[in-house]
Amino acid sequence: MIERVGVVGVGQMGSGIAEVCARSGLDVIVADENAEGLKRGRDRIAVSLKRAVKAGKMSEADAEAALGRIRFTEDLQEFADRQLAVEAVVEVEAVKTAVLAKLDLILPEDAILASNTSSIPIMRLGTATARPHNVIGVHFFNPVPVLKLVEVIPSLATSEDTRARAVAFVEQLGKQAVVAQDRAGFVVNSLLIPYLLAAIRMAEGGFASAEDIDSGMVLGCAHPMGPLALSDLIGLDTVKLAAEAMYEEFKEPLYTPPALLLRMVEAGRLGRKAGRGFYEYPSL
Ligand SMILES: NC(=O)c1ccc[n+]([C@@H]2O[C@H](COP(=O)([O-])OP(=O)(O)OC[C@H]3O[C@@H](n4cnc5c(N)ncnc54)[C@H](O)[C@@H]3O)[C@@H](O)[C@H]2O)c1
Repeated sequence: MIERVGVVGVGQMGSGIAEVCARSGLDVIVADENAEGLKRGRDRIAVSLKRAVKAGKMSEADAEAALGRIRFTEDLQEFADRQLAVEAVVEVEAVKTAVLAKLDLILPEDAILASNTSSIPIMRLGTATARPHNVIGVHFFNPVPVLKLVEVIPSLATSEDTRARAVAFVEQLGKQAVVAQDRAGFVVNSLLIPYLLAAIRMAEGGFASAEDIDSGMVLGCAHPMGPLALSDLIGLDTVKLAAEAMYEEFKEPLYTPPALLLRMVEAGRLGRKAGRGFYEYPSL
């Protein structure tokens, strides 16, 4: 049973992962690059917990207790007693391997090093450490407090024990695990990313407006949101990086990021988190 968890990177995903861990009663330490990142993450968690209280999903006292179970730090040395750490830093292989290599030196020998990567092969992340048998993909979905699925991705080197402990951890959080092979994109993004890119190409070519493309999938296929709104929610930089990682793996044209996506990322129109993507989010 996991009781002490560390989360590195408290952006959209890391804050959600920290929140669900704390809501499940775990002791959580969260690290980010700097004080500013930590403050943003703490605010994001506080807002999300407030939303849960408002929606009647938890009491105010439980929300306060959950926030009280999370400690924020810039010093990874504080992870020395963690049984499991999840990295949720930017989708850049060199950044992730650097973080995992550091965690490897700090966490107890049998601790699990998990990655929330959307698309980078776990084997490559595992070889950045001296414990590839304890490295595994634990891929949450956005928004983490809402979506039930977690993909668990063992690499060729991951031990059966690590895989079983990772699945048990996911279940401890009240989520459902799907085990996927270690291929860029795993199950969900292998299907989702080409779909999002196709919608972006459609908007780029003037085939239909963003609103009409999204309405098509919401009203015609009962999706909770359309592909462009979903790209904004995920973050266009993350969509681009995931597509590039999948293109690198398979060399299939359907994974190439369209020029419009590249230009929007260059312009900083990253979606919801930046206040602007395919749509505008003035209140953020
Ligand atoms: N956004 C999604 O919908 C989604 C879904 C599933 C998985 N993911 C994956 O989760 C990871 C994080 O994505 P996100 O959307 O939360 O990104 P984000 O940009 O919101 O957050 C990244 C965080 O990592 C921090 N960071 C960067 N370098 C760091 C370092 N060296 N040490 C500590 N912290 C560092 C940043 O300050 C930031 O707070 C990526 O691997 C992404 O592919 C994203």
